[in-house]
Amino acid sequence: MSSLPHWLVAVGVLQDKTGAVLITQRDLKRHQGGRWEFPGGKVEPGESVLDGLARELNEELGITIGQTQPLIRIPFEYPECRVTLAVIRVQEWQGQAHGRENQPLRWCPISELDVQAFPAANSPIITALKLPPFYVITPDCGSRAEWPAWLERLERVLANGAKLIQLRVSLPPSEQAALARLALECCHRANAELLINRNAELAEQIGADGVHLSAAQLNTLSQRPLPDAAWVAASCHNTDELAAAAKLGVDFGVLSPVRPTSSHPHAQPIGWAGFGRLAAKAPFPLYALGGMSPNDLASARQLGGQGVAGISGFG
Ligand SMILES: Nc1nc2c([nH]c(=O)n2[C@H]2C[C@H](O)[C@@H](COP(=O)(O)OP(=O)(O)OP(=O)(O)O)O2)c(=O)[nH]1
Ligand SMILES: [Mg+2]
Repeated sequence: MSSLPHWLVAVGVLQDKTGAVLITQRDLKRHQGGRWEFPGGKVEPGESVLDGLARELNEELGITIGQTQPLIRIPFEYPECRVTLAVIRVQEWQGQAHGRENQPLRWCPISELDVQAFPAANSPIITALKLPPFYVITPDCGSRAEWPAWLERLERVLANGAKLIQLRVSLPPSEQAALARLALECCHRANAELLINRNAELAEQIGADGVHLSAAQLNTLSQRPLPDAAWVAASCHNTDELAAAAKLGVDFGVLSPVRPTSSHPHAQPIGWAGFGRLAAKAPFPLYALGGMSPNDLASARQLGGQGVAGISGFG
């Protein structure tokens, strides 16, 4: 156990009508001085995270917060202290947000949030803001005769608004590459991103948006298989796999099975309580998987999850 001081920090994410996020600049003289941050501060003894957030946002921005939703919880160790950032979306507030402590303030479009300008603990917040609520996994696909129906189903899922897709098919390599190219075209036409299950080389070769690693691959890799600009995601089932994924520097993960599923009948479900407990320890956004439907989004988000992942019911 580290002897460094530990702070629980309530952090607020406010978005305007265009989706731009409120960021403020930290005073030069303070920890992480000069960096941009999401407004908030240390939760005081006896305070809940929401009480702390309400007090900090009133002190720093002069607003009164209304409805909120957890975004992500991030444990992080700086050389001089440990922090747990409890990051909360503030969906409603009263008053005009202004720099009450004369701190510079701006509304920044998500696409312009530059990881470098923030404290190191913040990159998962930026990832969480970029990732959509649903992560759709493709069903398996067989011979070429089945491809048109499979692609039609993908088109339906995309027409329904899916923005992040994982290609998971067990085909011979050349067939997989051919189907992956077709799937990628569909996804990009719909302004959606495609990750390739397990195969970073194929992802790179066809210009896909990332790779989705299996839990088994986490222990065989010593570094991220793709550069920072591409997504690297991973399947996790327990604390050890989450730790291995964090060590590798994945962008996000999928935790399963939350509920029993017919695809893995012998796996012990972790339930929503297990999901919430593990999500709070993972320093990256996590989707809930296993018996999920889009209707489960609110449960996943309430527990600080990014959203839900699944094969059926999303298109
Ligand atoms: N508010 C905020 N703090 C962050 C972010 N990222 C990050 O690593 N931190 C760290 C920096 C600090 O070590 C700690 C937050 O403390 P703070 O300085 O804002 O606390 P505070 O508002 O209560 O200020 P103070 O009274 O202690 O001066 O968390 C972020 O996005 N927002
Ligand atoms: Mg503060």
